[in-house]
Amino acid sequence: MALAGTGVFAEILDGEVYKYYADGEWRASGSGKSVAIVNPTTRKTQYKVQACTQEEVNKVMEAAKVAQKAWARTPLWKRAELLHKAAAILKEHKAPIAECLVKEIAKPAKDAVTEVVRSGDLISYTAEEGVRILGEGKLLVSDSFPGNERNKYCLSSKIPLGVVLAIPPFNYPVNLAVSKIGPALIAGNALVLKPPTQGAVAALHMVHCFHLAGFPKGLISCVTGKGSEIGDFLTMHPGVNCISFTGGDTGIAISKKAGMVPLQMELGGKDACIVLEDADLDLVAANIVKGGFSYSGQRCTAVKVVLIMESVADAVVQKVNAKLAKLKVGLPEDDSDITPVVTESSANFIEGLVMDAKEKGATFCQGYRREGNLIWPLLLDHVRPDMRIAWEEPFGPVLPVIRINSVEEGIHHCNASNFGLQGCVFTRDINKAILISDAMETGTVQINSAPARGPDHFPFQGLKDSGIGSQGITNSINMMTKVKSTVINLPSPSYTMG
Ligand SMILES: NC(=O)C1=CN([C@@H]2O[C@H](COP(=O)(O)OP(=O)(O)OC[C@H]3O[C@@H](n4cnc5c(N)ncnc54)[C@H](OP(=O)(O)O)[C@@H]3O)[C@@H](O)[C@H]2O)C=CC1
Ligand SMILES: O=C(O)[C@H](O)COP(=O)(O)O
Repeated sequence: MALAGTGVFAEILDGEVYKYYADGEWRASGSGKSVAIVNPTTRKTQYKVQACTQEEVNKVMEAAKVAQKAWARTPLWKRAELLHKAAAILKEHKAPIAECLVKEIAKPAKDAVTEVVRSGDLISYTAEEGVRILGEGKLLVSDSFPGNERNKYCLSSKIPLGVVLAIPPFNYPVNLAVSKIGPALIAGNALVLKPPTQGAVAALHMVHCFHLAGFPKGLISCVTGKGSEIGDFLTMHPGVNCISFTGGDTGIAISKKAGMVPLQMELGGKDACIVLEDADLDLVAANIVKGGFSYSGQRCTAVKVVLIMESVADAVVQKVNAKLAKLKVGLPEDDSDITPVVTESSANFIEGLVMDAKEKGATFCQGYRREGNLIWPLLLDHVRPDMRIAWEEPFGPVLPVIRINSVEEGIHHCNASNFGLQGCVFTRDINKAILISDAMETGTVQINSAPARGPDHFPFQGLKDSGIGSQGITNSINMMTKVKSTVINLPSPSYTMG
């Protein structure tokens, strides 16, 4: 049953091209051009979106600036109320949005629904958290600093930044969009979204849920087009007051070009899974499979290298192989575990890493198999540091195992990476786990579980090339605000007597 672009969503479609959203309206671009979205499974054009022009981006920025001023004067409880309404509408329409995720990014059917529901929950939590943390300010008194009497009261509170530009990646086009939209809006900002091309139609449906909730005109906009074509124009636009980006190395380039605006960057990762001799090996195997292969490894938090003590390596490799043999490989519509990777170039890149490992002598635990963009799950054992896959992220269902002889060796490999997103350690010894966690140069370390961003209110951050700043609902709200102070200067010191 085709639901996308029908019913309440019919107005977002212009013939066969989805419209972009500006000034509270769905519009066709004056460019007369569109961008094709290729279904990763069929490798045929599934949808088309508008190729917005620079002039249209300029208009969106102007409208956002005007709308933001009025929005900042809207009471916090009202902003929260609208966000709750958008969350409910989004969840109500989870089916058509999930359908887009299946067709555009080959997300397994059940995971696609989960992404939409999780996004609704994220918006509601953001509304509640915003009411709590933005409703509080600080009072400072001057006599705590040497040489001062108590004659100055400093009142500080959080104010919006202005216009936030949100750029999410293909793998969570809805969830990683609302993780930026929600915090920006509750904090009183306007929001311009540039969705990933693969995933843009799911994102447009999500934006329509905000439209249906009744947000003011111009406050939220969504401009579509290839990142390589309108990306620089957007990120260097003088109307932008903050950029929240999730994706790959593009983020490093953006951070070099962006002006003096706060940046939130969540970039790639090479999350290591360190396995000690005393670990629960069944738990390890289950987490390697879930962590390494869910959504075919296309998660920044996927386990991307296993660093395992030699003495338990054979046992774990055997258990992992047994589980991989049971994974369903096929269509996202059938809710397969392993589905086609997002693009042909992505599949080619993964294949390049596999062939490099083959030439250099890695042990293939399964035969390498690929049909179109579909790559069968593959565990590569006895991987050595001279192989590309020891360091590069495949963003696909291929996982290298490096056997280690000491914990220090594992930590050394983890820290030698230019990435530092998450990592995990498996051991029954909590004291060792804490020491290893402290030694790992990553934004988060999971003890006895695979890396994961959620729950969405947990802090989420990468060190080194994995990012700037921290996400997670509370951190994102704080990041999208500035502190403003008003100082009351008394004519003479005043001390309370009570
Ligand atoms: N740390 C994290 O939370 C996550 C990290 N990632 C990382 O992202 C990579 C894969 O995701 P992918 O979506 O391909 O990443 P990209 O960096 O290629 O794209 C991310 C977003 O940036 C846009 N974009 C592309 N070029 C520009 C530009 N010049 N200026 C502004 N925006 C631009 C893309 O649009 P368009 O699609 O139109 O090109 C897309 O919306 C992997 O390296 C992965 O590790 C992915 C998810 C989460
Ligand atoms: O974009 C990603 O890949 C993530 O931010 C990871 O999210 P997850 O851990 O919830 O899959």
